[in-house]
Amino acid sequence: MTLHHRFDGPSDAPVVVLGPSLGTTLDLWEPQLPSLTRHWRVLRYDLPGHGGSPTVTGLTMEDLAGMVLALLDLHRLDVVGYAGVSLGGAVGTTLALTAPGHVGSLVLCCTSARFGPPEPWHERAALVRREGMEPVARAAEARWFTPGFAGAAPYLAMLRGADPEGYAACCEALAGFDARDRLGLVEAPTLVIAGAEDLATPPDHGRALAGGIPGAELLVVSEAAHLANAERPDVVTAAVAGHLASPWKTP
Ligand SMILES: O=C(O)CC1=CCC(=O)O1
Repeated sequence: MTLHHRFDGPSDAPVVVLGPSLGTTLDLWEPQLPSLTRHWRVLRYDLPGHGGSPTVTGLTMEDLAGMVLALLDLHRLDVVGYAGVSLGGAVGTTLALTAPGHVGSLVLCCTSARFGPPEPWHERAALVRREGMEPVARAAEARWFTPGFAGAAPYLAMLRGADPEGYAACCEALAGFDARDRLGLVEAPTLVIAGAEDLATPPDHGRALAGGIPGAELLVVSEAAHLANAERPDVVTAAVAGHLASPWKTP
């Protein structure tokens, strides 16, 4: 199975891979695209059961990182930058741990080394299998954005478009994920970004990531909840571009 993916930007530029969060598609990164494609070839992918990727059942975070690694192999990409939001960030952490030679630079946005205890994720998986995406979609706006954010509609549409079985499998990957005792092994220069008002992965999760990954820097973005790159694109785009540029020069 190959994840649905697309490239944007100059074909001879260094590659940065952008990973989406649970319930979103590769379009999550649309606000960053005009800026990032000035200097990078951007590779975006859809999670299984999201956007254009087929559903896969029985997923672990290592499986998801393996699927991204397979994309790198498919396109003969050696060292890439990687930025991911939430579940996409956990995929990046796992990729940096399992294939360190491939990850030249890492941005972990609104994510965690452990997304809480497994039970609520298994309950959410059971809910969508039973009732479809609507109950989760109704609750998502308050989880993803600060009150009054006017741009939520396209992101909620991505969530409503997810396949319940694929979404449930991604919940199960989150349930089984715990990288807390391996953070010290991440070699890639890392920037951690947290939304100051994120209830799903609060700033303490970002602090724990940045505290555990050697040399990692932390940026807490004000007036932003879980999808900080959508809510504060100005700040997040500049931070991602700035971090990727410093340790990872154009050949
Ligand atoms: O939708 C949520 O509950 C927030 C979230 C947790 C992991 C992820 O990717 O999104």
